[in-house]
Amino acid sequence: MQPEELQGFLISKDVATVSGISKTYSRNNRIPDMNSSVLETTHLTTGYMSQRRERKVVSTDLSLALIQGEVVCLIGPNGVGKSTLLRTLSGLHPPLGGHILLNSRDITTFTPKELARNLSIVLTERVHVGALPVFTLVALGRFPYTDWAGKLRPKDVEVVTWAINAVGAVDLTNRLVHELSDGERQKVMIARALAQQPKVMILDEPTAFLDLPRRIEMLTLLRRLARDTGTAILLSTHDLDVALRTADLLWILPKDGTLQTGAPEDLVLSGALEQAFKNDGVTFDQQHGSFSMNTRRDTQITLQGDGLYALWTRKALEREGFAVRISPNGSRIQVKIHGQPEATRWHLQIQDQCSEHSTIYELLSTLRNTVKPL
Ligand SMILES: Nc1ncnc2c1ncn2[C@@H]1O[C@H](COP(=O)(O)OP(=O)(O)OP(=O)(O)O)[C@@H](O)[C@H]1O
Repeated sequence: MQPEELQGFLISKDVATVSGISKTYSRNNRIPDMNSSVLETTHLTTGYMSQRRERKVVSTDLSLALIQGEVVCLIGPNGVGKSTLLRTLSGLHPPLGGHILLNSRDITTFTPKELARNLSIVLTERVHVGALPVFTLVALGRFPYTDWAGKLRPKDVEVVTWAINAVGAVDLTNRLVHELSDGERQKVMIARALAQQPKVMILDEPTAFLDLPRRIEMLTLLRRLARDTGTAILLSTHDLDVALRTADLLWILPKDGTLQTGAPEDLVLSGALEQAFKNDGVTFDQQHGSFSMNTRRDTQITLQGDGLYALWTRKALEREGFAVRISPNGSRIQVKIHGQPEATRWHLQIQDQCSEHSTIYELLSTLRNTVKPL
């Protein structure tokens, strides 16, 4: 398939972008604003209407935009309304108020086929498709382009093959969907959504069933797809670490208050991330960019030691909830690392009591049994 055949979906965008930059740059002598939103909301209210016509409002006054080629991660505590927002933005669920514009047109005016050509959604629920080969499942993504009989044209076959290739699932092409692992199935579902050639792709917790390396791989894949195809990608995740590492933009939906948007680093620096999860029993550490449980945050430990051993001892102590100070003098609890790498020892002193440990695990067990949470 030639790039231009993919309706601005593939590399043709890059060519336009490059020439666009040089033109605008020479005219205005400033770096142009490349942002081009494909989906926008104005004063959107999400929620549910009961059978007795009672409104249950979940989120209000959401004015948001998804930009071509960007990955947005939607994060927030359980039950705050992430799935409700994704389903509302996908047109699967009606808004209680406000507007959603897709390509500058009200989403409620799209026919189902038109909508599917512009927007695809990948949900968390397992699909029960029986003994369906992967190629056939991905080919279902072509339904907005095929006739009533669903017959694939050569171009459709090319797009399906491209989508399978793009998610790195070529070796799965002839396998049956119900025989795939969770991670493999997730890739195939993304290929199906890609085969729709959407301008916007929405994914509800795409990393839910994956181990850490597969989670990073999945987010890296989505990022590459967003860049290569110009698709705007919005996904919800509970994986804050991966979101911080891969999102172009975070949307943080807190329990109370308004949705915050920004680059992950902007939201760390403004304290919005910390604020959103503040009452959830975790604290965001701005220095290390990670969350830890609120356990013994007020208990200080002084750590003495160098290099990798000190670094990983510090991480372990912080994971346990201690506030670690790197300084020779005096908290009530002191840990000193000494010895050769192959015979390293952790010397623990709690006031006038001392013990010696040969692993971090032993050190933590002793601390857990000796120092009670404040
Ligand atoms: N069909 C429904 N009718 C009424 N209320 C609903 C319905 N579905 C969800 N809710 C409620 O809407 C609120 C938001 O739910 P939602 O599933 O969007 O949250 P979430 O942030 O995706 O949660 P989680 O992180 O646990 O997946 C919750 O209070 C939930 O109970």
